[in-house]
Amino acid sequence: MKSDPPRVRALRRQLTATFYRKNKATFFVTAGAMLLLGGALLAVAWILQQIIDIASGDSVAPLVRMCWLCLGVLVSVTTIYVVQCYTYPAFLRRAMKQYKEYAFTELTKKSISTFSDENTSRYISALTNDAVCIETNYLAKIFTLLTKSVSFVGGLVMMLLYSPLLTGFALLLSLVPLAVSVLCGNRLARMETEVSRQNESFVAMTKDLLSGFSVVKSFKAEAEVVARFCRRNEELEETKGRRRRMEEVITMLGTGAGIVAQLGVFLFGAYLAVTKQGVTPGVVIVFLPLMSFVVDPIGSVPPILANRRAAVALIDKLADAVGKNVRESGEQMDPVLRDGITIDHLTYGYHESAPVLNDVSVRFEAGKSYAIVGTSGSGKSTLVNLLMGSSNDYQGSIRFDQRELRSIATESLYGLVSVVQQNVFIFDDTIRNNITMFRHFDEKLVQQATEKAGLTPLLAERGEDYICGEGGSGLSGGERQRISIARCLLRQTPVLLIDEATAALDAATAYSVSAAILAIEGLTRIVVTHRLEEPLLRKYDEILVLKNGEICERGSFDALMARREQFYSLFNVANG
Ligand SMILES: Nc1ncnc2c1ncn2[C@@H]1O[C@H](COP(=O)(O)OP(=O)(O)OP(=O)(O)O)[C@@H](O)[C@H]1O
Repeated sequence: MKSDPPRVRALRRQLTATFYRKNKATFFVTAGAMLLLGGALLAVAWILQQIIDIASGDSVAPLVRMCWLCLGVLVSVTTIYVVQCYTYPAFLRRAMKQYKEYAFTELTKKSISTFSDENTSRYISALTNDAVCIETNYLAKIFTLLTKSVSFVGGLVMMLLYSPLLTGFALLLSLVPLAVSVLCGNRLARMETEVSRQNESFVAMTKDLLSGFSVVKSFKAEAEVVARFCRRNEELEETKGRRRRMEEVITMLGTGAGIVAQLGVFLFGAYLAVTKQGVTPGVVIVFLPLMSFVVDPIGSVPPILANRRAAVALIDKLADAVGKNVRESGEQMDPVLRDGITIDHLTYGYHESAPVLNDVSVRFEAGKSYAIVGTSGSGKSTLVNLLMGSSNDYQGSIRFDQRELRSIATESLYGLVSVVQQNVFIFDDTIRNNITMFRHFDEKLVQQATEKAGLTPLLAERGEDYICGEGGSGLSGGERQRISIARCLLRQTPVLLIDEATAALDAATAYSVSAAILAIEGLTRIVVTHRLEEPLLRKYDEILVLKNGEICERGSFDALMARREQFYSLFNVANG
């Protein structure tokens, strides 16, 4: 049996529960309306039988009674339809809105590290295509099943009352195709999951190809890219085609069974009427609609149930994806660093056989500034990422004050540490919203942060309501980086990690932004930098030099220069 983490199991239940939260009234009214409609159809069948048998007699009086009954049924059906016109769309709208909102909210509970290891296309597909499938095949079909159940049960009861012999004959005819349809249903569920998987990978590929549009054009790789697109598109459509074919087969079996049963029953009914075995012409004729009430569900309910199972599989798939890789518990920590960060014998590698950091031990005291320098690939970013909780799979320990990083709840960690990275993400929104991340901050704090990040000239020129464009396309690389620095400064976390944040800035701006950050009182700064400028390097309390994942040197600028080893040569190469 599949064993899932309790969180995933709870999520499955929660996701299904979101359909009905504050939505029960609309659900029950719609369900009630559907049940009444089913009942109305049975009433129409009974009226039909009565009219035919009245027609075989010689009195007009019962026909008048039938006219009133017909009118009553008509008024009732119209009223039910009017109610249903409002409640049915209202139920689906709220159910799907809540389902997607809940899934997205749960998704945001993931840590940066676990989310970055996942493929975002899975979520795009789950919240778009899969959601449509769930709406159509799971939610809407609840009501279809209700209507069909009422007409099936009601139709069967009426048939038994009319003629048990004829009814038994009809049921016998319908049994074999029913079994075949149910068996095919499992196959259909597996196919639906496969379609969703293929769709996910199709979305991932399309997103990737479109993101790299300019690279494709400049390298004249259009033909190759189109070929890749076509290949994946064909695979997806083939899988969908196989699924459609299976659906058709199931429907065909159901319909075939319906036709055989209807004709057989009609002929047998006529025989019973002719041989005067308690069946009237009205009963024979009304057996036709009643048969369709009974036989139609036999043919159509198995595919509906199979589609529902397939849609449930999609809900499970989303719950799996959202519920996995979330640090479930962890200690809460005040957003204060009292002593510092202590790293002891830290060894870490992306693959077991090749450690990227090797037995690193270092202490970052609270309120001090540290520069990390080293050749490309020496492990600087990896160290910064681990401090941001990118992985728990390290050996040794990383402690914030006395708390081991693995035991700290992620949201608590993000209250303590913020990071400015090389790759900045800018939302297609105003500069202000990109700095504040859509939250409210005191005006003075915003001003201080923008000033320190060197954003004042940009704000004076464009205004804080300037729309940055998709991915920040309306800004230069340096402007984007300054926004991300202001964003971090505004959060006022006690620890600031900076990974090559000034790489895209011109020398003068880089200097003033770095100097402003280094002048902030009480902030613990760990700055990865390739800018080896003496005036800046002198401002750090300590410089750490990484080489092949090990700290090979550490000390003040003067001390390291005096050693004339790794740092000395890095500095001289950088300063030509
Ligand atoms: N996600 C990853 N998966 C596998 N290997 C990785 C990953 N990220 C980094 N590495 C590898 O780990 C090593 C250290 O990379 P890291 O980015 O920490 O170095 P760095 O010192 O920051 O380099 P740079 O100065 O070029 O940014 C490199 O060999 C790199 O290829």
